[in-house]
Formats: sequence, structure tokens, C-alpha cells
Amino acid sequence: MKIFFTNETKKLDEYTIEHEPVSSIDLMERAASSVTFEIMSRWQRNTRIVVFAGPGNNGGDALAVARMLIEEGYKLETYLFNPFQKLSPDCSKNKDRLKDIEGIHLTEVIKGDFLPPRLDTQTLVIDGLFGSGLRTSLTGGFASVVQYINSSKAQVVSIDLPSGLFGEDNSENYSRNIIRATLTLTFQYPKLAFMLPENAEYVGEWKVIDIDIHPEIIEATPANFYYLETDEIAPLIKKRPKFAHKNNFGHTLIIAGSQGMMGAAVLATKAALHIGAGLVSVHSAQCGYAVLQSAVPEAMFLSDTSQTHITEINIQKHYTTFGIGPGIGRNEETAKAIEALFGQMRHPVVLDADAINMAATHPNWLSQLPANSILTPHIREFDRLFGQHDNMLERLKKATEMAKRYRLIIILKGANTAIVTPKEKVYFNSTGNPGMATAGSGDVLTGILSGLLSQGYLPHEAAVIGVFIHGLAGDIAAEEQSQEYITAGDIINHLGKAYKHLKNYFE
Ligand SMILES: NC(=O)C1=CN([C@@H]2O[C@H](COP(=O)(O)OP(=O)(O)OC[C@H]3O[C@@H](n4cnc5c(N)ncnc54)[C@H](OP(=O)(O)O)[C@@H]3O)[C@@H](O)[C@H]2O)[C@@H](O)CC1
Ligand SMILES: [K+]
Repeated sequence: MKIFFTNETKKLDEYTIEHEPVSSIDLMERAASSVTFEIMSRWQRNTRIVVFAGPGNNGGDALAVARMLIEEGYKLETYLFNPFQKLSPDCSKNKDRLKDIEGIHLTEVIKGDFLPPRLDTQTLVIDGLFGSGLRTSLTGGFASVVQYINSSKAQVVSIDLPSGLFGEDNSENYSRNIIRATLTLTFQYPKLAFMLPENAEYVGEWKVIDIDIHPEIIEATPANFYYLETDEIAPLIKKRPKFAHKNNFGHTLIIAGSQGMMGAAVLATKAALHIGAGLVSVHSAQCGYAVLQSAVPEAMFLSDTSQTHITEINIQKHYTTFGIGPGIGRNEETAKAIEALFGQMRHPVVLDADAINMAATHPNWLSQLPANSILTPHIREFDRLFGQHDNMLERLKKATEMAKRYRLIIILKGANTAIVTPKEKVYFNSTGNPGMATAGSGDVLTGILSGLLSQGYLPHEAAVIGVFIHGLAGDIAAEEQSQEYITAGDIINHLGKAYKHLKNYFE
């Protein structure tokens, strides 16, 4: 799903109005009825509802929702804020339509004469003050209203966006003057701001409401940001040919583990096998021999000359790809061993964990990796590599710049893991849950990505499929057990079900 910028909303809107065709007031009616439906499915008729509407079309939506809820038998109070005595035409029309119905409590606030209604835990606030047309951070009376709502214990449903929140960059915005929503019902596409952890406190839970924006304009409008969902990932999964041989699915070399960290090597190796690599070998310190051979008998073990850590990697045969980093530690000898490998890397590789930390202290590494290699830093590793950043938006900007400069795919791990490609596209993942913030989860991802590359998936495909299926396996595991219970091993154990889910999706 494309993530458009809010300044493109009008264009999408106008094209739909002209080419569907539909009148703008009817498009608003459609949007409002979907919002009403969603509210009715979650809150009962005896809920006390207070609607806050602004002067633009976001306010128009809110007034239309108010009318529809009253018609459905809900009781509500509505406040329309019109300090400049200027309403958008559709907002004005919806004010008239609302005035005409029975049982209406509509207060139009024009001057500073606003007597705030009681808002308690039993109250549902519908926030339609501002949406995609917000020009500047809220100030004055509007900021006071937002602060009043935020200081209450009421639940808040925001229409399109929490009022006061910009769709994209909020780094200069005033935290106090942004609505903190329980639920945000957003039109047609999620906003970039929703993907960023720094905005989670405003957005709350969010859901996209489809208002049938014309498919031609969605197709024709380019986007740099995407939200990955099953219908985009499922078609990428290849069908295995009937006469396939294990060599068709490549040979992955996992370079992982050191004394006390052999679990990381086990997890990455297992994941590479379970995601479908034809052959998997693992190079590790001698102390890993017994552990790996018994934990993953399907893999071949290549022993280092050192007992405790990796010091030299002799490549004797052709490997389709390398997965480098889980549990290798930061020994300089290990760094040298990896450096010596660069000349032998023919295809994209995966770099994770301590291999990323080493890249931070060996700045020439990035330019030596094969084009389209995949880096999988979490936030701290990313900052070690590319410098401190204040927020996720800054990180994404830097990741985009670096992915382009070094021709790498950067997977920035977090709640909505972002996959950043050299072509400056950013894909946000929709699967995964907080239960996956657990030891070894990243090692599993490294194994998955290496195993996908090994099977001949293009690097950007491997990246999006890998991140998505890793999260999906974690979601299925959490569903069956619970988030707290999940370990990295459970993610591996649910990869099969995750595959099945994707393969059966179109059946
Ligand atoms: N295409 C779609 O998907 C559809 C979109 N729809 C809905 O339309 C919404 C967008 O509507 P919108 O463009 O009228 O903008 P909105 O957010 O209501 O604000 C504009 C008003 O606020 C004012 N204003 C701005 N900043 C301010 C500030 N800091 N402090 C004070 N005032 C400020 C601004 O004043 P002006 O700039 O005119 O002086 C104007 O009066 C969108 O979010 C969605 O809910 C649906 O109906 C269905 C189809
Ligand atoms: K809003």
C-alpha cells in the first residue's frame, strides 16, 4: 500500500470527484458513513459522545458523523469551532444538514465563549478539528481545546489524523498541542507519521478507512513510502518446481557464534534451513562444533582454528550467499577474517549484529560489500554506524541517503521495521509484535534473509519477504501462546505456518 503525503490528498480527492464522478459532498458522506460504521462496531448506543469539529473538511466529516450517529440513536453533543467565521463549503453544508435534524445539541463557538463540556472515562470524544489541511502547529484557542481533551480521561477517536499532528514531519511540532487519540480512523492510506515510534502516543491504534479514491490516481501517483501487507508479499513467494534438487535452492554460509554466543549461530542456521535454503554450512569457533552438530544436524560445520572466536575463514567452495554477524563478538581478529572475505563475495550478503558494529569501526567496509547486500541494524546499531539521531524520521532520511550512496538495503529494525532500498524506497512492515523483542530474534531474521537470498530471491524481495514472514511467524506464535512466551526459537517453529498463510492467501 502506498503511503502518500498529506499535501497530495487534495489531488487524489479532486481526481476522484472528477473521474468517478462523485460530488465532493458525497465523497465526504461516504467517508463519514465508514467512520460511523467503525464507531458503531466498537461503542454502544448508550455511550456519551462529544464531537469537536473544526472549520475545514475534517470538521465537515465530524459533523456528518454526528448526524449519522444521531440517526442511529446515539446521544451526542457537538461543538463546531468557527473563530474566523469561515467554514469550508462542505463543512458549512454539513452544519446545515445537522441543524435540520431532531435531538441535536450543536454549539457553534465563534469567540472565546467556549464552556468546555464534562469529559470523563465514560465519554467518547470524536476529534474532527483538523486533518490533512493543518498548516502550522496549533496555538491559542485550538491548542487549549486540544489540551483540555488530552487532560481528560475520555477515549478519543480522531478522524483522519489526531488534530495538530502533521502527516509527515513533527520534529518541530508542540507535543502538548496534539491530540492523543485512542483510535485514529484514517482515510485511504496510512500517514508516514503513523509509522514512526515518536508519534505512537498521539496516533494510538490506527485503521485505514477505504473511501474508494480512484484507482487510476493511486496508480499514477508515485510514492517513496509503502506499507507492506499480505496481498503484496504473497505473490512474491515462489512455487518450488516438481523436479527441484537441493542445489536449486543454493548454499548459504552462516558466519556466526563465538564462545558463550553459540545460540546465535544455532538460531541463524536453523532459520536459514527452515526458510528453505538447499544447503546450509556454518563457520564458527571450534567450541561450537558439538553444539551446532547436535542442535542443527542438517547443517555442515566448518571449524575455525580458534577455540573461542572466528579468526580465519577459508572458502573452499561456492556459496550462494553469506549471513555474517550473529554472536561473533567484536574481536579484531574476527574483523580481519571478515575483511579478507570481501574479495570473495560474488553476490549480495547479509550483515547483522556485531558485523554491523565492526562496520562502524571499519568505515571502509560498506563500500566493499557487493551491491544490494542487506544490513539489519536495530536503532542503536544504526546510530553507531551512522551517528546519533534524535528521532526515527531523521534516521530514515539518513538510511535513505546511505542506502543510495553504498547501494545497500538497510533494514532498520523496530516496531514498524523499515526496509530502505538503494532506489530510495522505504517499505514499512505491518507484521510483528512486542513479544518479538526478545534475545535471538535478530539472529533468526539474518538466517531467514540469507536463506531467501540463497534461493534466488532478488535482494529487495528477500528483504521484504524476510521481514514480513519473520513478523508473521511471531504473530502466529503470539496468537497460539502469548507475546511474553515467545522466544526466538518459537519464531523459527512458526515459519512453516507463516509460509502456509502466504501460500493459501489467494485460494
Ligand atoms: N481526499 C480525501 O481523502 C478526503 C478528505 N476528507 C477530509 O478532509 C480533510 C482535509 O480537509 P481540509 O483540507 O479542509 O483541511 P482541515 O484539516 O479540515 O483544515 C483546514 C482548515 O483548518 C484551518 N487551519 C489550518 N491550519 C490551522 C492552524 N494551525 N490553526 C488554525 N486553523 C488552521 C484552515 O484555514 P485556512 O488555511 O483556510 O485559512 C482551514 O479552515 C481530511 O483530513 C479529511 O478529514 C474527507 O472529507 C473525504 C475525502
Ligand atoms: K482530526
